[in-house]
Amino acid sequence: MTANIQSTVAKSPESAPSLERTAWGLRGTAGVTIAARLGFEGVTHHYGSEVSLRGIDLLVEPGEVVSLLGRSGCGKTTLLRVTAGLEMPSGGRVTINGREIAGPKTHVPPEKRGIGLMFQDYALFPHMTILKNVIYGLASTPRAEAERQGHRALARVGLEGFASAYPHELSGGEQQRVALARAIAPRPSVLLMDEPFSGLDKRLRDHVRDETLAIIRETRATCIIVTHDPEEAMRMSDRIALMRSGRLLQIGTARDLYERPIDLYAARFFSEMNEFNGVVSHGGVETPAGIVDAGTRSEGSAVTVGIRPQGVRLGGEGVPGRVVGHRFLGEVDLYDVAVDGSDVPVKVRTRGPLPYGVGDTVSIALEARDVLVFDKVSQ
Ligand SMILES: Nc1ncnc2c1ncn2[C@@H]1O[C@H](COP(=O)(O)OP(=O)(O)OP(=O)(O)O)[C@@H](O)[C@H]1O
Repeated sequence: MTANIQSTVAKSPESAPSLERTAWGLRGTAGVTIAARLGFEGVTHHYGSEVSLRGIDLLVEPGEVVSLLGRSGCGKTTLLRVTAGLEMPSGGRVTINGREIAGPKTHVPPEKRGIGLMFQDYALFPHMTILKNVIYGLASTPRAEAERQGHRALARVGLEGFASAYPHELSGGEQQRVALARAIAPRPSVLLMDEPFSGLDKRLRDHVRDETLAIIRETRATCIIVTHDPEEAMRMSDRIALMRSGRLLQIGTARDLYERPIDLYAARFFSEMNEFNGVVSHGGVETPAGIVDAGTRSEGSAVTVGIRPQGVRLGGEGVPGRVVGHRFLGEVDLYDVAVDGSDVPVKVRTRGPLPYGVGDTVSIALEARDVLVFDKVSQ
C-alpha cells in the first residue's frame, strides 16, 4: 500500500480533477468538539500471564496532543486499545473528564466513549463507498445529517469528489485521509491514532503529518498518537510519553526529553550516542574523548557518559585522534575518529564536510550541552 503523488493522480476517477487529489481541504472547516481531559490511574493490563501494562499514570489535558513513543512491544497499542474500550484493564482506571470509562467495575462500551480511532492499516471496509466508511460512526445520527457531516469531513481532507468511490480505487495516502475523515466525522472529544503515518511513502509523510496536525488542532480533540519514531513524536505532539516494557519511563515536552532524558535508554531514543563508562573524580569524569563535568553525581560513583555526535567538534584545542572513517549523509557528514583508550571510534556529526580525510590527525572537543551523565548502565 505505497502512496505517492504519481499513483495518486493516475488513479483519479474521471469525474474528479486530478490536481485536487493532492490538496487538502480548507483549513478551519473541520467540525469542532468539546475537548476532554483523559486520565489514566495505575492502569495495568495482561494478555494471559504476560504483563503488557504495568501501572500507567497519565493525565492528558483537554485539546492536548500526546505521543506514546516506544519500541515495538512496549505496550503503546495496548494502552490505546484500553482507552478505546477494545481491551479491559486488569487494574487501575481510565477517566474522561473525571468520569470512569474503564475500571474494576466499569466498562463503558467503545461506541459510548466519544472516542475517534484511527488504525495503522486504516481499517476501511472494502465493500463500502468512501462516504459510507466515513459515516460509519454516525449510526445514531439521522441519515441526512450524517451524510452532511460525512461530506464535510471528506471536504476537509480534500476528497469530497470521492464520496462514491471504493477504498481500492484510492492510493494509500488517500485512504489515510479517509480514515482521518472517518475518525473526525462524529466530532469525538478524544482522538486515538495508532501509527497513523507508518504506511505512507516518506516523501508524502511530512506533508500528511502537518495537514493531519492542523485538523487535530482545528477539531480541538484531545489526541494520543502512537509512534515508534522520535522525530514524528517531536513534530506532532505537545508532550511525549516515552514507554518502556509496559511502563511510562518519562513524560514531557520534546525539549524536556531531548535535553534532560531520564536515563541512557531515553537519551538513545532521540540521538545516536558515544558512550563511555567512567568514575566521578573531583567533579569530573575522564573519558577517551575528554574530561566532562559530572554535574551533581557524587564523588566516586560509576557513571556512563553519553555524548551526542553533533556535540563533538573537530579541530582546534582538544583530545588528539585520527580520522578512520568519513561518510557524506547529505545534510550532515559523519566522521569516525579513533582516540586513545577506546576500542570504538568517536562518532562526530558535522554540518557539511570539513577539510579532513581518513588518516588525518585531528583534535576533538565536546559541547557541554551534548554531554549527558547517567548512572552506569551495564547494557
Ligand atoms: N493479542 C495479544 N495476545 C498476546 N500478547 C499480545 C497481544 N497483543 C500484544 N501482545 C503483547 O503485549 C505486549 C505489548 O504489545 P503492544 O502491541 O501493546 O506493543 P506496541 O508498543 O504497540 O508494539 P508495536 O509497536 O509493535 O505495535 C507485547 O509483548 C506483545 O507481544
